[in-house]
Order: sequence, then structure tokens, then C-alpha cells
Amino acid sequence: MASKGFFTKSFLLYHRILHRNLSIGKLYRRTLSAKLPRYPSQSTSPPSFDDISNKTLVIDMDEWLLKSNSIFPYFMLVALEGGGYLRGLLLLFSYLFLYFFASEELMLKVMVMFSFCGMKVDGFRLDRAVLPKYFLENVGLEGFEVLKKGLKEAKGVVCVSRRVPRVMVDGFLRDYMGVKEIMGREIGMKYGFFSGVLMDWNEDKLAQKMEDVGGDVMAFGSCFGKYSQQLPFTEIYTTTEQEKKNWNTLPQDMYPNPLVFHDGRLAFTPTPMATLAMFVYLPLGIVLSVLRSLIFGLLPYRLSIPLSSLTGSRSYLVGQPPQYKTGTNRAGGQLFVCNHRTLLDPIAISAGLNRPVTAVTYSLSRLSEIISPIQTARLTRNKEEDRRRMSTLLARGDLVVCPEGTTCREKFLLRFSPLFAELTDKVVPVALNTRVDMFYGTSTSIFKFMDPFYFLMNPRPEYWVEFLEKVPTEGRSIDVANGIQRKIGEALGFELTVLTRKDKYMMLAGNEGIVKA
Ligand SMILES: O=P(O)(O)OC[C@H](O)CO
Repeated sequence: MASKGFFTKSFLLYHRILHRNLSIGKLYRRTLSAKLPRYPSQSTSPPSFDDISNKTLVIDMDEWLLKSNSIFPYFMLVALEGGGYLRGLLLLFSYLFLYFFASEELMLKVMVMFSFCGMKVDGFRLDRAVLPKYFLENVGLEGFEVLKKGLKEAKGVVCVSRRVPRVMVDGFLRDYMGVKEIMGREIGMKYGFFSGVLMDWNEDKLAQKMEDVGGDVMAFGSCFGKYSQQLPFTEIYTTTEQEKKNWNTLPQDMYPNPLVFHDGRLAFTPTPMATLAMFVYLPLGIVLSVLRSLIFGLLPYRLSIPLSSLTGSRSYLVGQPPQYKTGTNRAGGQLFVCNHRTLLDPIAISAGLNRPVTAVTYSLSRLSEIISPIQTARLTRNKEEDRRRMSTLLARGDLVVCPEGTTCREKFLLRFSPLFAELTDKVVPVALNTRVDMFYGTSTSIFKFMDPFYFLMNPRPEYWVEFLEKVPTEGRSIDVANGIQRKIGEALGFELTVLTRKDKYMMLAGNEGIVKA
């Protein structure tokens, strides 16, 4: 009992001393920072944000914002999506070779060299079109909260990327995180091409920036500790790899700007092992893609669906597909209105109905038209001409329209163009969803004709087709179109937007998405 009392007293004494020291530490930090701003204190505890309206936050992206410190996947994305499979393979082999003996800096320089050397500077859009998705999936909620607070309340926020070059992070930080001041290492350029040489980190530039900003500077990231004597930080907050493992991932509904569009073929994070697995799988994937194309192109659906499922692909039919049209509609066939996931949507609907349909297309490559197992008909984007063409087709038989006009990979629906609502008195909305595990079957690249092959190259591609209740097309066509968009959105749990094909192509490819036949 006596010893228990002794321990309790000792513990309380220890606690009091500790508490006093910590309080003094806090005071010390403030006094110190006021007198000697060149020697800031460092803290691993969460920052207290009483009033930061006159402070500037400097946040290290790698150390404070991203959960995983592995940056190889971002370089592999640049190499594969911007350069191709050969460049990706070279990057992978050089990385695996150097992994065991090269320093971090050497590895970084080699990765930059293999990913960027010879790539055109003009039109480099991977930082906006491809990389943001992968950075967003790696943002730690705890680190993000600091950035969010800073952007809302602080005098300024500067994001620093010491490892991933600035050209790779700019789009993500600016467009999705809302950061305006971004500093990072540069890559050499010559004659409009990246040389692949990674420039040294310029501490003077950061110091200059801090001087311009003035006032109290709170730094987030342990790397700032190294420079605490050269840079005017007042407080430095650090975290460890171990701590970051316990961080939560930023949930999608908390993204400051939603990720509606993204591009690139890869549908997985290309870590070294995942990339190696993809290269090993690739020959089999090509065989599977050709085989599945032949199965769907040559055989009737009652054979092609079970056969393709033997190759690993899956199709799910939800709800009862409508039978042949009976009734007194103006037109001869039924009009199916669906959301747009891939070029294969009309084929999936045709398979669900177990009968042929015609699909209207816009900016489809000639090759895709030739190899299509169903009939396709081009639209012109001239309203009168398109109405005439669609009415003629509908009079002849069933017609599939994707009024979004372009595919969307994420759980969003783009604006539905209302022309279809003027063609018939009833339409059948169809909700479509897909799942891919290795490659996206859509793109804005010049090799768009490869889209269906990429979809079929996945180890286990999946399609869901849900036929919804018929909808009358009474009232204004725009209201009908919005109503059907809402119905499909509800069935899929997707968010509705007013974004268009033009918005998508301008953002991802910098053009309006007109594909030459
Ligand atoms: O390749 P997307 O995503 O622009 O979609 C193309 C349309 O299906 C063409 O009709």
C-alpha cells in the first residue's frame, strides 16, 4: 500500500514536472521565435492554430501531405502514359537494378532521366490529366487538414515538393488542392524538349520567397529542420513515417475539387511490383483481348456471353429487358438512353436485349466503326441533321443514344443533350456501370481506336446493365433529359453534373475532342 502511494506521488510529481517543461517549451518557442527567428523550435505534436491570419504556412508535400513516401509510381505514370511501354520497361529495370546500392538522390535523378528525357515540353498535361488521381489517393487526411486550414485562414500557403519535380505536381496542387504558391525542383529543357536532367533544389529561391512573404512562417515537414538556420521559420512541425501509417486517407467526398475527369491507360497504382506483374501479364492480355473481340464479333450472344465469361470477363443484367415494342409510338423501334462508360455500351445493351441495335456515335474513329459488331451511325452536331438521321434510324429499329456525348470513368454523369427527347413519346433509360482492374478502356489519346481492346485486355472486365422503367417524353425536352439523367444517377448512385464533352477534352487534352475519321 505504501509503495503504491509512493508510486502515485512519484508519478504525479513527474507529470507536474513534465507538464511544466512542456508549458515552458511552448513559451520558449514563442519567446525564441520572437527574438531569434533563425532558430525555430521543432515539434512533433499537432500544431495549435489559434490565430494564423498573419502567418504563412510552408508545407512539404512529400512529408506532410502524402501518406506514402514512395514516388516511383508517379514517374512510372509519366513514363508509360507519356512515353510508352518501352520507356516504362527501361524505367522499371533501371529502378530494380539501382534499388540495392544507389543513393536516394541518384535514384531520383535516374527516374527523372528515364521518364522525361526527350519528352515534348509543349502540351505536357500529365500533371493535370493523369497524376492528380494518384496523388489524391495518397493524400493523408491529417496533413490535408493543416493545408485546408491554412488556405482558409492563413496569410499565405506555399507548397514545396523537394523530390517530385514541379512539373509533375503543379496540376494536382493548383487544380485539386487550391494551392497557388508551388515550389519544386525543375527539369532541364532544350529546344522544346525535356533534357531529363534534374536541377538541384534551390534553397535561395525558397529563402527569397519567405522574405517576400514576411511575417511568421510555420513550416510543416521534417526536411525544413535542416534549413532552419538559413530560413526564417518560426515554428517547424514534423511527423514520422510511422505516424503517417496511422493517418487516414482523404475521402473522395472531401476533395476540394472533385475528380470528375482523368486520363491514361493504367487503372492501378504502378508500384514496382505491380508494374512488373503488368508487363508479365501483357502478352496474355493481348491474346485475351483478341479472343474476346472475336467471340463478341462472330458469335451470337447466347454463345458469346458464356464463352467470354470463361475467359474471365463478367456481365450482369439487372432488371427485365423490355420485349419488342408494342404500342402506338410514332417511331418503329425503341429508343434506349444510357449513360456512357465505354465504347462498348451499345454492345452491352444489345447483349442484354439479345437482339441487334443501332448506336449513334460522334467522333468515333473509322476503325472502331469497321470492327463494331453492331451497326453504328454518325452524328454531325448539326441539330436538324441529327434529328433527321436519328428519326430515320428509329423508324427502322431499336436505337441506342448516349446523350452525354463522351465517356466518364468516375461516378459522375455529364449533362444529357436533350435531342433524343424530341424523337419519340417514350424512352427506356439504361443505367450502365463497368469495372476494370488493370487498364481503362477510354482515353483522349490519338490511339482512341485502341479503347475497346484495352477494356477487353483487363484480367476481369465487368459490365452491369440495368434496364429502367420506360419514361414518357412529355414536356420540354431539356426537362425530360434532366429527368432521365437523374433517374440513371439514382440507379447508379452517381452524382449529376452539367459538364460536357468539350469540358472534358479541354481539361484532359487541350482540344475539343474532334477525332479525325
Ligand atoms: O471516346 P469518348 O469518351 O469521347 O466517347 C466517344 C463517343 O462514344 C463517340 O460517340
